[in-house]
Amino acid sequence: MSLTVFNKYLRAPRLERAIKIPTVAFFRKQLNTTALIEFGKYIQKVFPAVFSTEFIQHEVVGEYSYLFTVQGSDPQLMPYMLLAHMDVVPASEEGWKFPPFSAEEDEGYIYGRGTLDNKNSAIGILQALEFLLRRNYRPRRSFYIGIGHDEEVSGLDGGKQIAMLLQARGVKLSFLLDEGSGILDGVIEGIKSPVALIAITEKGLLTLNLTVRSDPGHSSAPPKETSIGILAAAMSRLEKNPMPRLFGYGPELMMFEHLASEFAFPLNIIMKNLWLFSPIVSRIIERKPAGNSMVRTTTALTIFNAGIKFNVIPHLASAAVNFRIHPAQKVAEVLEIVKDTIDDDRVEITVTEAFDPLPISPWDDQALGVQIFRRTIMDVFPHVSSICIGNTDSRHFTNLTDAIYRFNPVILKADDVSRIHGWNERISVKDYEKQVDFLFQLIQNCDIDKLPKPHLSTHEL
Ligand SMILES: CCCCCCCC/C=C\CCCCCCCC(=O)NCC(=O)O
Ligand SMILES: [Zn+2]
Ligand SMILES: [Zn+2]
Repeated sequence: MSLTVFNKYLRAPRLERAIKIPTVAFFRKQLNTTALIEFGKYIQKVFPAVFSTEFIQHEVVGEYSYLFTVQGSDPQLMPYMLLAHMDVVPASEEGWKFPPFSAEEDEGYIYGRGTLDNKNSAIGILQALEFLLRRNYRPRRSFYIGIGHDEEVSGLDGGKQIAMLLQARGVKLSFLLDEGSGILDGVIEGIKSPVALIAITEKGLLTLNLTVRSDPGHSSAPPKETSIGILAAAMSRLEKNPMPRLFGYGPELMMFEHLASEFAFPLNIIMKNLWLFSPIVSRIIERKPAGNSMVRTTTALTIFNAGIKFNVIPHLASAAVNFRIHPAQKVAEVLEIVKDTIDDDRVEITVTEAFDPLPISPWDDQALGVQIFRRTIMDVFPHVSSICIGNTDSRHFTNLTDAIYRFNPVILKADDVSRIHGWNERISVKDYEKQVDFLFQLIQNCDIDKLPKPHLSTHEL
């Protein structure tokens, strides 16, 4: 039964009010804690059944994150986990059609920071559960819900603490579902119909701090090179020399091969024979930012600091570069390439944060998570395994399960990917309701004794 058919009370207003709470995270210890506390109070108020049902335990972890343990009636069934986060990246009003914390509704879309990343999941999960509880649903299979408060600043105090707590309790999960991918509509050149990408891995990360020191002095008698000039040149070299193309060496190979039949002739033939054509295909895909992120380790210059006054030559210039590492590469290799590219000893390089690409989750008919998705998502959309191009809290849970999936059933059109962390982030009311519906179905599907064998069609790639 579809939730949206009969239920009015579980619509988008609960998300809209959550968007208005500015739970912004700047750096690890720079969070809007007042907003985080307000968010906690808000969910308690609007999801009373979740917080008062006797078979659900709720705990606050790391001061602001939430862990819910939903005790199923059958302890023999291995539990699963749904993960989301309440924090958002900063947003200034400039560039937005509506203020980023206004949750303004326009032409069927709710605008605001967090509508896609990731209050749609945090509120959506609780909304689906609240509704099930109000219908006196008691799950058979136990599950956990984690709502982190610092995912945007690495999740060490929220998501990771939840994972460590569960690990200390000896919990093992049959699968975990987090944010990180969606239904792409018109994003992949050559495919006209929407395609659901379920990310079975996520890219690694390397953030470097680059520093150049030089003698300070009067701007009227400048040296030939300043700290700013030296650093800017190094940054520019990194931007002008992208990391090598690795298309075809990671799980994106399987993704495109499986998608082959969705392309029109002659692209379908080309995609079926990537062993031969991947060099040319990767050159086409890399032309757009989202495609480029599938082809290689990406290089993003994100912070630049130098100078305090127009007539003083600064002593120090510093900058940050953020790499997202393709599954076929490792941190050490990226670091070597960076050093070779900069090739200037005056640029001091320090590692701020680094981890390798995440393990690849099972993608076969035996895996419970895969069976559940196939049943829950869509006979309507083709779905394939993919790579999460960003990072998620789920990476802290690798000791609890090898089956980590990243997916929201939200349609992303060509200009939507850049709204995430950018201007005019938005979700359609219809998509939000679809997401709640998806979670409502998923929780119930996890309780089915024997899931029917998936029927073979191009929709089950
Ligand atoms: C050939 C085209 C393939 C395009 C694939 C693009 C898929 C885009 C789908 C979803 C958007 C990416 C969401 C990533 C979620 C990241 C969550 C986040 O912000 N975490 C923090 C961080 O990464 O810094
Ligand atoms: Zn996120
Ligand atoms: Zn984010």
